[in-house]
Amino acid sequence: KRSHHHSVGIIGAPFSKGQPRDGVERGPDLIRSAGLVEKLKAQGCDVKDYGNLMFEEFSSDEPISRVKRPRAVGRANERLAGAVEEVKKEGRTCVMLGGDHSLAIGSIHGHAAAQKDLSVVWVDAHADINTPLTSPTGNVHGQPMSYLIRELHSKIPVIPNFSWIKPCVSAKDVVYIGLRDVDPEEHYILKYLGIKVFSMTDVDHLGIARVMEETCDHMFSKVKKPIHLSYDIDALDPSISPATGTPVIGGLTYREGVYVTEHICQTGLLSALDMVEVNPKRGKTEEEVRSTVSAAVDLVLGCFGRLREGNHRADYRMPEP
Ligand SMILES: CC(C)[C@H](N)C(=O)N[C@H]1CN[C@H](C(=O)O)[C@@H]1CCC[B-](O)(O)O
Ligand SMILES: [Mn+2]
Ligand SMILES: [Mn+2]
Ligand SMILES: [Mn+2]
Repeated sequence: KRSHHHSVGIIGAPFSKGQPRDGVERGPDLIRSAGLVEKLKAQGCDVKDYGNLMFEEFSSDEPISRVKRPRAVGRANERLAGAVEEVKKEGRTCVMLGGDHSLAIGSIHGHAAAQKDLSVVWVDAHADINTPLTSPTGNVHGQPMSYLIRELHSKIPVIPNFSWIKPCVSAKDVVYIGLRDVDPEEHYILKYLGIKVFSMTDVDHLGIARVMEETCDHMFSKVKKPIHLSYDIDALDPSISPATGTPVIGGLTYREGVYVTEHICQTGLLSALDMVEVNPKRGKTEEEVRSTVSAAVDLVLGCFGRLREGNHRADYRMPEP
């Protein structure tokens, strides 16, 4: 069992304009107030909290090429990309607390600016790979991967506020886990690009342990690259994490969700993590919000060495009588 020291940099991204539901901008502070920083330190991590980013407001932000709120989304991700690159340059594993999943544009872009070639593990009920022209809603949180994947570049219309985005991920370096609500156009794109997908059918068929083994086999088939884990809390079953914008039944159990993080952690290659789409306003009760936030915290802790068997500090010695 590898025991490695974890150096963590936390960025709060209180942003909601990639989708229409208020509340998701409160995710970062809710996750912090559930004790994330203290718990990471207690399990031996060196943690630096860079605070919350401030995002530019736009009084008018009309759609462009059917993309909704393009100015706010474009600018927020440009700012996030710079912040993530800074954290990586300080040698820390970057934890981006969302905010909606459009933020993966900036998070992955900034990560790639510092680390060049990446593997992306996308844990989500959804593929989030609609182009502006295939999107059924125009909401960018359903589109982030389309701007990032090199093989889709020719399918993306010019959007002024997105012109800073250079595709930085190859289709072969992407693995999806947890898919169960994929738009037809997205399904075509996934097949057309031959992207590795473990849907909930595969999770049922193979079991999560085999899914993770095959995920790593796929990622490491050639050269081992730093891993960007983009975790949408709606990957988990709504019985665990109901307080989210687009819940879909039949999701990962808490145990499966945590197993994903434990397995990624033991590779020693985790280089950046997104934890997104926690929305307190989508919880019907306080308990639903608490459960969702608590699951998000536990998933992050699993990424940084927390084991269900227990942990102890390397320097611990038993008290002597
Ligand atoms: C649009 C509704 C009716 C549908 N059940 C739903 O949620 N669909 C997903 C799939 N494609 C949609 C889109 O592109 O707008 C939605 C994006 C979800 C983004 B995510 O970050 O939460 O993963
Ligand atoms: Mn989702
Ligand atoms: Mn998502
Ligand atoms: Mn979501």
